[in-house]
Amino acid sequence: MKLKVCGMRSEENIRELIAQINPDWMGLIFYPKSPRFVPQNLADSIVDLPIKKVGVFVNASLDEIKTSIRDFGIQIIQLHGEESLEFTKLVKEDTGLEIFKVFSIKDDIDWKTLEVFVPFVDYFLFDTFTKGYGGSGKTFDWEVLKNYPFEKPFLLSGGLSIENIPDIQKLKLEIPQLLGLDINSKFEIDPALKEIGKIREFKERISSVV
Ligand SMILES: O=C(O)c1ccccc1N[C@@H]1O[C@H](COP(=O)(O)O)[C@@H](O)[C@H]1O
Repeated sequence: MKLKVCGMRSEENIRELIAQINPDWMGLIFYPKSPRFVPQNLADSIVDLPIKKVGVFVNASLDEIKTSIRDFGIQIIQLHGEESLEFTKLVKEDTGLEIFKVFSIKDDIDWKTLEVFVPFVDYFLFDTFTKGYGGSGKTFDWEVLKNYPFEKPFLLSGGLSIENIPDIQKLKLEIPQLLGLDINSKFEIDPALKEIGKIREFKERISSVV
């Protein structure tokens, strides 16, 4: 199971994460209203850190996305807002980077809405619906994923914590397309400051069951 640790911005904290956990991806939030927002002046301290960086964008423009790619060394783009199919296609074609397209779940999922995105995204990512777009610390009802109809792999997100591990294990058995977990606010000391020991425990326990 792949692991993404999202919402970081301290160079020291990221270095600690790389040295002790080395997750598959580390997410930087480029949504100005988020408490985990990474301002432009931190680019130099983060750009050369040896980890695959995911840029998380909420309805940003292509120019804004490209500026962050250049300045922060972003390798994967996470579209976490209401980005249209046309915009997603444009970002994929223009940047050539991997795309995580997020769908925030309220009650149900209309799979037809997602189907058209399949050729242009590398992973779907399911998060809990919240007015702030992400980082709510709340899980959604995973029952809606049980008729996931695509081969396209997806990441699970939204309030994931150590307590969820038994349920994640059950979900993975039912839906093999679940290929990664995206963790964030349940592993924080302060917004954007991660508790590395807790992440290590999560990684060790999840690796022993899936
Ligand atoms: O974390 C944020 O502040 C944020 C803001 C805007 C868009 C996305 C954001 N984070 C993403 O939300 C998921 C879920 O976070 P949580 O576990 O519920 O706290 C997170 O993994 C980020 O990808």
